[in-house]
Amino acid sequence: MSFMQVEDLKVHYPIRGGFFNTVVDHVYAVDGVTMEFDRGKTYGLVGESGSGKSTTGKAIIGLEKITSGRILYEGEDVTNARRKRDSAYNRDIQMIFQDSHSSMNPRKRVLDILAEPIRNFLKLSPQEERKRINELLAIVGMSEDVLLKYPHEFSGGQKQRLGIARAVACNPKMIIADEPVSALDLSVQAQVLNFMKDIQEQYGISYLFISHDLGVVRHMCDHISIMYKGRFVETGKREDIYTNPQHIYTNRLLSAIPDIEPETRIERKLERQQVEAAYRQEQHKYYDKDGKVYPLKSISDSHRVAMSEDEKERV
Ligand SMILES: Nc1ncnc2c1ncn2[C@@H]1O[C@H](COP(=O)(O)OP(=O)(O)OP(=O)(O)O)[C@@H](O)[C@H]1O
Repeated sequence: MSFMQVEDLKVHYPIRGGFFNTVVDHVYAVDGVTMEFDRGKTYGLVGESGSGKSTTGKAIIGLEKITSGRILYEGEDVTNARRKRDSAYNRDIQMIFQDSHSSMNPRKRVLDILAEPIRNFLKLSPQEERKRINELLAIVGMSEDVLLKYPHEFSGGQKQRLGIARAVACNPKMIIADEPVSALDLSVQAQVLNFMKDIQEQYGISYLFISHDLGVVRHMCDHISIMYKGRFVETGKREDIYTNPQHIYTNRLLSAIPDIEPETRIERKLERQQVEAAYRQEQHKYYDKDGKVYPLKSISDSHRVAMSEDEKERV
């Protein structure tokens, strides 16, 4: 039984223009996303830049206003509560970002950065608070020596560890990880990812793992949703997505994974070219989740699915 459901989530940004600065159109950043989450599992959200992944994550956690849709957490509608600072939802659902540096106040020491969520949600005594901070440092493999340092004194991988320590401070049920390792060197990426997996095993945390990198997602995720122009074009278990992709866009993403096997490189290049050619023919079309086809008005009009009835008639 899933502990959290996202139902038909939409985030549309108004585009203003003209002499009176009126709303002339919308960016359909997220346009009808539905998901559900089980305990201790990792859900991947994959798609190219601008497909709406980060907006989905931020809308779920309450950093973006939702145009329509619902979020249910442990049976309760938290769509509005998620914007209240001290709600249980805000304690239980945390987020880590690609750029952990800018998500930390550069003028605060590690001690205060880690204490902040504890002060907001757990209301411990000063001794208990300090004990919890030391526990958090131990969880992410750091010593107490770092407590009086500032964020700029750490490497990218260390900062991401601190970001994770802050996220797990109040025993969250889910962490939304938005490109958590994209800014790190490959060797550090592997360390942080494995370390995220260890924490998951220890504390039963679920992840919503946002990435454009299908290689990383394969390593991390149990379920994967492929996002394209604000919607999911395909959702499935990891094995199904990688071995039997149904949507041409998924195929295109998969064929773009860099090939490390020299023997299959040429074969893969030809395959990639075929998929690219097919994709070029397909990119004026939009497939909804039931496989129904709609024409896209133009490529630049990328978030709009043709809406008018007579256009739908013509398809
Ligand atoms: N505040 C905003 N106002 C208007 N449009 C926005 C705003 N934030 C995001 N968008 C647009 O919404 C779309 C989805 O953006 P989003 O950042 O969610 O994509 P993404 O898949 O996470 O891409 P990336 O991997 O590059 O971060 C993009 O077209 C983006 O330009």
